[in-house]
Amino acid sequence: MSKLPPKDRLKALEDGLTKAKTLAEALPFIQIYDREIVVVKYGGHAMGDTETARKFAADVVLLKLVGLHPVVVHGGGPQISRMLDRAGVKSQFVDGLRVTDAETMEVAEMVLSGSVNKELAHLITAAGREADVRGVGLSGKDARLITVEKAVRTRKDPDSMIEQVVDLGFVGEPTEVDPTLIQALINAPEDYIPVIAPIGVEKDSGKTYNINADTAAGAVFKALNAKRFLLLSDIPGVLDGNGELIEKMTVAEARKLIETGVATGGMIPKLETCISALEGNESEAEHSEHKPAAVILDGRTPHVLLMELFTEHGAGTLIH
Ligand SMILES: Nc1ncnc2c1ncn2[C@@H]1O[C@H](COP(=O)(O)OP(=O)(O)O)[C@@H](O)[C@H]1O
Ligand SMILES: CC(=O)N[C@@H](CCC(=O)OP(=O)(O)O)C(=O)O
Repeated sequence: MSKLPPKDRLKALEDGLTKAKTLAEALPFIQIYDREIVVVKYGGHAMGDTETARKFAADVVLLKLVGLHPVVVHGGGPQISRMLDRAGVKSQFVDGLRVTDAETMEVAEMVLSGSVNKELAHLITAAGREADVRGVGLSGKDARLITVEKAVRTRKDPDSMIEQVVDLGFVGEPTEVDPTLIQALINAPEDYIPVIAPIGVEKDSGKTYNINADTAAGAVFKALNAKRFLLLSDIPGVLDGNGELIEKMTVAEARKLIETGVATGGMIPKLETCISALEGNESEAEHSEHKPAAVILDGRTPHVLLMELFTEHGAGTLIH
């Protein structure tokens, strides 16, 4: 039998006590979220290397095992861009949305539904093996999950200042989310964690459309009436005009950031999504002690999900 020297034994006891305290302090938060749905948008930038994604998967499994119902909607923008580069296909973004022609759509679906989705579902299943928690990889094309219409964006012509329609190709805006399958997975006696790729079907044509992952996640959040919407990116949160982190803001303040041009590029669909996801929840929020809210976080920070949900400090930018 090995015996630690008294000094090391004291240190081990102190370490154990600190960990036990942290767990005990999480109890009120675990109760707030007990059996609540939490939608996590996992961005392509946040994924980083496999080790980062593995840690994320382990945290998602932990959420499930302490009684929450995590639903993951993932991106994969940088991964799509890399594959397009390899194929020699040029890509262009308008207000954070990738202009998607037929060839780009094919590559985007291959990367999102094929490699990223299956890898994440696998990492979650592997992380949850001991307790039989399983990741289930889906896209918006499965079981009528996400129906879209063609997205329309306009832009002012710099010379004439006339508003012109920009054709984004196969970029979709969710019009309907049918949560039946996700609810069946959540309510199943087994521990399934849905992992959703942001691909949808256009109602009339039946064609496949590319959806910005923030937008897809926001639509899923709304349809599931979820408690928290966590968006994991590669920034500490939303920054103000001076580059300082905004810890908390209202929907109106978020709208102002877009109007004043402080939020640009990929931050535009992110904030638009949070605004529209929370707007529908306003009446319910008034009567709820713990209002539905969205949080934009740095997904590269280890255990950022746990910090946000189970500690008083939170992380990133909370939009309420
Ligand atoms: N006000 C802002 N605060 C923070 N990031 C901003 C802001 N305006 C624009 N951005 C840009 O938005 C990016 C996040 O959006 P995006 O790249 O689409 O993330 P993801 O791929 O994780 O969805 C940041 O990396 C940053 O370059
Ligand atoms: C229409 C549109 O822009 N679709 C995105 C879908 C992936 C995505 O949004 O991924 P991130 O969350 O990692 O940025 C794209 O093609 O890049």
